[in-house]
Amino acid sequence: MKKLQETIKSITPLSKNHMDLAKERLDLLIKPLDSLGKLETIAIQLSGIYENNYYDTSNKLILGFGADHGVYEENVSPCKQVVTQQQFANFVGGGNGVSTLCNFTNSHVWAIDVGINCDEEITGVFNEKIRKSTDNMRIGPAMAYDEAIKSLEIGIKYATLAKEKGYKVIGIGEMGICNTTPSTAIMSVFFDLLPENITGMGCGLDNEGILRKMNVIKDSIKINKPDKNDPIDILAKVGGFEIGAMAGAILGAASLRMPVVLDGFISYAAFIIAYGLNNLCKDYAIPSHMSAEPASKLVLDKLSLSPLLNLDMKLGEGSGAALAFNIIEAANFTYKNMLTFDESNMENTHP
Ligand SMILES: Cc1cc2ncn([C@H]3O[C@H](COP(=O)(O)O)[C@@H](O)[C@H]3O)c2cc1C
Ligand SMILES: O=C(O)c1cccnc1
Repeated sequence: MKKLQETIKSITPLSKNHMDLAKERLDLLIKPLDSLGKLETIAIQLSGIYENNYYDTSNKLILGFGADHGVYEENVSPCKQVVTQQQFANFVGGGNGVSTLCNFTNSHVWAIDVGINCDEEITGVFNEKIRKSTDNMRIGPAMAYDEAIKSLEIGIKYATLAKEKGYKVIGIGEMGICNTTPSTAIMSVFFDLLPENITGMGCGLDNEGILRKMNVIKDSIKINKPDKNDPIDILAKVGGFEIGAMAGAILGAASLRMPVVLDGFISYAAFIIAYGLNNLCKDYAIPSHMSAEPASKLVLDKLSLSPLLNLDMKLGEGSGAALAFNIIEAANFTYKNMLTFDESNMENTHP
C-alpha cells in the first residue's frame, strides 16, 4: 500500500494530448462550440485523467468515512453523537440519503469507520478505527500528528482498493456529528477567514448555537495555533479522522489516475488538506454541488472550483457526489455517442 509521501509525489498532471483530442472531437459534434458547457469540461478532464479518449464510467463508488469529534462536548451540534453510529449503519443497510441516491445512480457505497465513538462493530462497515473520537480541539489538538497521517493513509488505502475492485469513479462522503466545526476551522486557517464570517448552522443550530460554535472555532485556532503552511498540522490540530481519510482518498485517487467527486461542505475541507499537500490533485477533482452552508461559495471561489449543481443541499454523506455520478455518465455518453457533422451529412459552419 502506498504511503502518504509516496502518494503525494506520484501525482502527475493530466494528459494534455488526450485532452486536446477530446476537445477536437467535441468541436466536431453537431452543436455550437462549447454549447454543452460543463459536460464538455468533464469529458475533456476524464480523457486527461484516464489518458484515453474512450473510457468506461459505469462503475462508481462512494467512499464514506465515519468518525466522532471531541468538540461535541462544546455543544456545537444540535444532534446527538450517537447519530453518527446509527446513521453509519444505514450507509450499508440502505435507506439514508447517500445509499438511496446511490441506488438511483446505480452505484455503490463503502462505509469505513475511522473513529466512531462506539465499541461494537457496525455490520457491513470496514473497521479502520483510529480511536473512538478525536479530542476536544478547544482544549488541545484534535489528534496527534501521526494519527493525522494515519487517517490520510486509510483514505489512500481505500482509494487503492476501489481501483483494484474495478471502480472507475470515486466519490467521497462522510458521517460525523459536529464535523462542520472542524471543517470550518480548517477553512478559516487555510484561507485566513474569520470564523465570524464563515460559521453556519451545520445540521440545524439556531443563532445562539451558531455564535457558540463560532467562538469554539476561534478558541480552537487560538489555543492550537495550526501552521497554515502545514496541512497535516492543520488536520491534526483542528481536523477530524474522517476529514483526513477523505483527503487521503482524494490524493490516492489522483495518484491512481481516477476522478474523485467532491460532495458538500466537509468534503471542501478535506479537499483543502489534499490540495495543500499537492495542488495537482485539483485536476482529478469534480466538485458535485454547492453546499448551502454559507461559506461554501467563498471557499469554492478561492479554490476556483465551480460545482455542477446548486440544489440547496446540506446533507453530506456523499449524497451530492452520488447524484452527480449521473451527470458524469451523461457527459461521457454524450461525448461518445453524439454524431459529428460529417456523420450526419451536415455542413460544419464553425468559424
Ligand atoms: C440524522 C442525520 C443524518 C445526517 N447525515 C449527514 N449529516 C451531516 O450532519 C453532520 C454535520 O453537522 P453538524 O456539524 O452540525 O453536526 C455530519 O454527520 C454530516 O454528514 C447528518 C446529520 C443528522 C442529524
Ligand atoms: O454541505 C454539507 O455537506 C453539510 C452541511 C451541513 C451538515 N452536514 C453536511
